[in-house]
Amino acid sequence: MIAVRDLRIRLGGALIVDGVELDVADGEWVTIIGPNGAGKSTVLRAVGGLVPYEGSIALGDTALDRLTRRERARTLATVAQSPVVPPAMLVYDYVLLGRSPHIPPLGRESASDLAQVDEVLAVLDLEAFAGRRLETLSGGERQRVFLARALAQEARILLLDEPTSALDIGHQQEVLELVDRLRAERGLTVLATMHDLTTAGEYADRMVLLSGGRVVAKGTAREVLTAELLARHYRVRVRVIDGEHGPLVVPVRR
Ligand SMILES: Nc1ncnc2c1ncn2[C@@H]1O[C@H](COP(=O)(O)OP(=O)(O)OP(=O)(O)O)[C@@H](O)[C@H]1O
Repeated sequence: MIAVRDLRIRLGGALIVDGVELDVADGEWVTIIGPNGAGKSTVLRAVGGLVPYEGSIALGDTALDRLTRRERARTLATVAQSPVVPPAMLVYDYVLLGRSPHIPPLGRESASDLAQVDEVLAVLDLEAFAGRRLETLSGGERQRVFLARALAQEARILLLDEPTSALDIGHQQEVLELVDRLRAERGLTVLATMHDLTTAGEYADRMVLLSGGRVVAKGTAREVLTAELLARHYRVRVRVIDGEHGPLVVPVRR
């Protein structure tokens, strides 16, 4: 569903992403991990069509650069780390923006667009916030609204950049479980970045470890979350414990 070949991205004159190869199969969940500045968000932004790149990116059978903006928006939805929020916008209207790629140019939203927004708000437990201005929400509440907008878009590919960084552990689990359930129900393909390694490993089918703009390891959580790889690329001492749903990564004092 996503095929990235020899991806190179230059920003401010520096080579930030250097020869990345990445595949995500239809219905698969792949999470990119790596230290701060490794290039995770940049790779995700490239797949979302938001930064110029060299190399190739294909979504299904189509090269990303051959899709129009509208086609791209119907194919993939992005939850960015800190999206720009239009001032004074109500939660409901913001989530409704997710329906834009489905509304004909110069047309109005249909009853089914509104029903889709209602459903997403209900699923994410956001109905009580529908009439609130977005900037009055807490960081975690806002993050759920960003996810709601992406889900309202009904795209087959979901790009999640640190989707749970502002959430308490209860909402973290709720959101990830929800994405996982939707993946099963709607056949979503998920490409995410995450810092919490244990959680990342629990939900991903496969992981990619990025360091200095290059892929330095890829495979299952058990293959990637090893004390040795993490020590080398994060400069951290960790103990990796075999857990029920994958490795548990616990930092230990030096
Ligand atoms: N416009 C830019 N000009 C120059 N350098 C940039 C630009 N945008 C990003 N970078 C650099 O690219 C590198 C990769 O950034 P990116 O946001 O992709 O990293 P990341 O792995 O997502 O990091 P984090 O975990 O901190 O979110 C960083 O060193 C960043 O400073």
